Amino acid sequence: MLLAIDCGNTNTVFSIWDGTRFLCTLRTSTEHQRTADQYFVWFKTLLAHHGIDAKINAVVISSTVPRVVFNLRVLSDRYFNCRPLVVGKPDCRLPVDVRVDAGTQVGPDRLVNTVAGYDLYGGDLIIVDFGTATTFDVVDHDGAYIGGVIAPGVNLSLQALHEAAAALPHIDVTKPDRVIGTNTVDCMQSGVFWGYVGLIDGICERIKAERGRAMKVIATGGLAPLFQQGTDMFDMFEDDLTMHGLTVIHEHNKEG
Ligand SMILES: Nc1ncnc2c1ncn2[C@@H]1O[C@H](COP(=O)(O)OP(=O)(O)O)[C@@H](O)[C@H]1O
Ligand SMILES: CC(C)(COP(=O)(O)O)[C@@H](O)C(=O)NCCC(=O)O
Ligand SMILES: [K+]
Repeated sequence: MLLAIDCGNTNTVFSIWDGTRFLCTLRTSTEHQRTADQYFVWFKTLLAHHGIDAKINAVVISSTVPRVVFNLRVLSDRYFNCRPLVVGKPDCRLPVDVRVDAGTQVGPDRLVNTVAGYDLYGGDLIIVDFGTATTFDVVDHDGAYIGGVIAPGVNLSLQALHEAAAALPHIDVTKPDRVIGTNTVDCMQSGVFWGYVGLIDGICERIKAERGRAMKVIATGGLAPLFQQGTDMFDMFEDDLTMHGLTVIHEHNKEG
């Protein structure tokens, strides 16, 4: 079975793929200090809790945090007796081209999203991923990653507002009923929610205009369903887009 690991700047997700479906998905915070032994205790405990007996014999990793990869490599080697495939490393082949400025290190999550989007929906895509940062990945007609947009993530924006302004509390993002807030929290929620809706609509419109062609927009990431309530820009919502891309990349590299 395949263990697919998607490590973002905030959370690290482990999913077990049996070749047909994901048996379970486990989430932990991203910390580069976490050792291979710590990962394994956490992993084993939760698998036992869910009653899953998984024989892992392959590992594929996408990490936006380079420092965590070392301990994940040790985990693969020590506990699963295999060498992990790490997206973005020279020995990991991708089924799509990457057409960006020479020397650019594209976030592996964005490459994986591109592969997944192209596999599921073909080319001419905009993939919006709500993570620590909100990324817009642009996929050409032939599946190539051709660049995109990086915007501050929703929670990062709220955190920055709270940290920079003494009178603004820490709040969670929700959809306010009205645009005009009549108290501090409602005003902040409106700024972030409707501001973000404007950002999503504006950036997708401008990408489409710049490309001069019809494009499908796929949304992914935990906050995507919330923003779907404020915009009709998303054609599809995919919860497991990155995980799906990791399985496609694993298959592609098996094929020799
Ligand atoms: N369903 C959700 N509802 C509310 N906040 C969420 C949800 N999913 C993720 N978040 C928040 O969004 C931010 C980004 O999380 P995540 O998508 O795991 O980012 P990354 O992939 O960059 O690690 C975090 O602050 C997380 O707490
Ligand atoms: C833009 C990102 C920080 C998003 O990461 P995430 O929100 O998933 O943690 C990551 O894709 C990254 O570090 N990219 C490198 C620069 C680039 O993609 O061009
Ligand atoms: K992201």
